[in-house]
Amino acid sequence: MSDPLSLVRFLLTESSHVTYYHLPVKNMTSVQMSAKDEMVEQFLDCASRGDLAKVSTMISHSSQLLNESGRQGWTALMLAARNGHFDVVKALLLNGCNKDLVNKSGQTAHGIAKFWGHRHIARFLASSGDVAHHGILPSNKLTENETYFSREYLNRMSDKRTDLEWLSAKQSSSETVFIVFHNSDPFVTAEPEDIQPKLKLYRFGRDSVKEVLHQSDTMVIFLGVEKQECSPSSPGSKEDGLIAWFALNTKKNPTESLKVTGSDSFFLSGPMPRLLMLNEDEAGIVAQARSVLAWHSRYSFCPTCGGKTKVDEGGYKRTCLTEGCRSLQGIHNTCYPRVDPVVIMLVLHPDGNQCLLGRKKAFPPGMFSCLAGFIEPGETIENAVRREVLEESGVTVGPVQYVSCQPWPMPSSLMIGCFAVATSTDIKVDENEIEDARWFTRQEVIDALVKGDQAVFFMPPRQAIAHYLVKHWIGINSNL
Ligand SMILES: NC(=O)C1=CN([C@@H]2O[C@H](COP(=O)(O)OP(=O)(O)OC[C@H]3O[C@@H](n4cnc5c(N)ncnc54)[C@H](OP(=O)(O)O)[C@@H]3O)[C@@H](O)[C@H]2O)C=CC1
Ligand SMILES: [Mg+2]
Ligand SMILES: [Mg+2]
Ligand SMILES: [Mg+2]
Ligand SMILES: [Zn+2]
Repeated sequence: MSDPLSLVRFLLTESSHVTYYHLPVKNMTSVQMSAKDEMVEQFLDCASRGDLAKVSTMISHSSQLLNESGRQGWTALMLAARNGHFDVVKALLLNGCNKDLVNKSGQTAHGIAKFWGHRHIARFLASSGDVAHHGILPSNKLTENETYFSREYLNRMSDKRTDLEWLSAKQSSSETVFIVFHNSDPFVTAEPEDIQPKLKLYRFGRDSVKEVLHQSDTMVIFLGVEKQECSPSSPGSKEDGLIAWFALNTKKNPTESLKVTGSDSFFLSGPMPRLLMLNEDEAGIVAQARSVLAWHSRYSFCPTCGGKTKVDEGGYKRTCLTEGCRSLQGIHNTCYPRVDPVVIMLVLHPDGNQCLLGRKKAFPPGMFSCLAGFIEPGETIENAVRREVLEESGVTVGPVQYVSCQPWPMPSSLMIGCFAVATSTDIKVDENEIEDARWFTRQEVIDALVKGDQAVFFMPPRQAIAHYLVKHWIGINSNL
């Protein structure tokens, strides 16, 4: 026995493969323990016994259990590692538990697995920075800003929104770019060189929008300044060299008052699917402007007292004009443009080879997409995913993994894209929201992406995050 670790193990006990049961932290009867303590104790006990089904169910009800500890600071991961329960270790990590926590003796789960000779678990814990590769969920390594509407062409410079002098100087500058909307539809021009028509925002100069800018019903929004390097301003000059962008919106069609050169320019009436024809760089600008404009058009009066409001902060705030209105004290999100978070999820079958897609009645015939739903007040992303999937399809969900997000300016959603692993597979559709939901195999999904109309079903276009999620699942996990 030359290895000192083996000797210590031998001297301590010869029971390295005998289960080390979890003992409750406090010497209390269950009556004295709080409901939460009791749940933690039960969770730790299940992990120490290797009861995977119970551990998974408990996590799906309360992911906060993952990092709870009991006697001597032992977490569920440490107990599962101690007793060689590989499945439980894997499930805990897949659900995002912290593997770096230490118990009161300063041991991590990895140290514990190594000490007790569970080499496969120790190896797994050592390499599990990339734990997703070992399971159903694809790797989460993504570059940012990959979704349509998410590219940030401008620097928003929010500190300038309250600098009235700067804003006014920029509105008079010949360098400034104005984009024009009519009832939230952007004025665009076709890019002739493209085979697939791509639309570009028509960039107006100060003189071409003079009339529109000064009309009383025109809404003016400061969008930001161009990010690219600009010529440095000369010392002492008032000009800072920053190229500012403003969005103008009118209720009446302003075409006659605008100075437009060239043909093939028009208001892009939409929103869907025509907004998806914008070039990728500018789609993010339209998302920003359109959501703020939509908010102004829906919130003309103070939502707290019904009084009149004035537009402040470069179009990013509406301040109530009624003296003493509650919206003028404390934090009031009614004063600012709204963003509505929506979860959108690709639910993966426990066999790792199928995904759940559904269709709303309003979808074109044959189209299936990821399930989605608004996050409700006081709800986490994970819980919203579980609730919406259960409501719409009757399927229960365990692990949830965030993938990417997408501003969706119809009118102001933020789509939060996730993968989710199902813990049940029977489908019971909520017919109010969804017409049909089905498990599709990896091959059927590949066909839908590759063959388009020729396949059993088709997916939303590549600009939608639903398409992106499906493609990401296929790409990373494919065994083609
Ligand atoms: N980019 C993409 O790939 C996709 C984008 N989406 C977008 O996601 C959004 C939400 O998806 P959806 O499946 O419809 O959502 P839900 O499953 O939550 O159902 C929508 C219903 O919820 C109600 N609702 C509307 N606004 C809110 C809100 N702020 N909070 C709570 N409930 C609300 C509405 O009911 P009522 O009208 O009866 O009041 C609406 O019909 C849609 O705007 C859709 O355009 C959806 C799928 C794909
Ligand atoms: Mg729903
Ligand atoms: Mg829905
Ligand atoms: Mg809902
Ligand atoms: Zn008010």
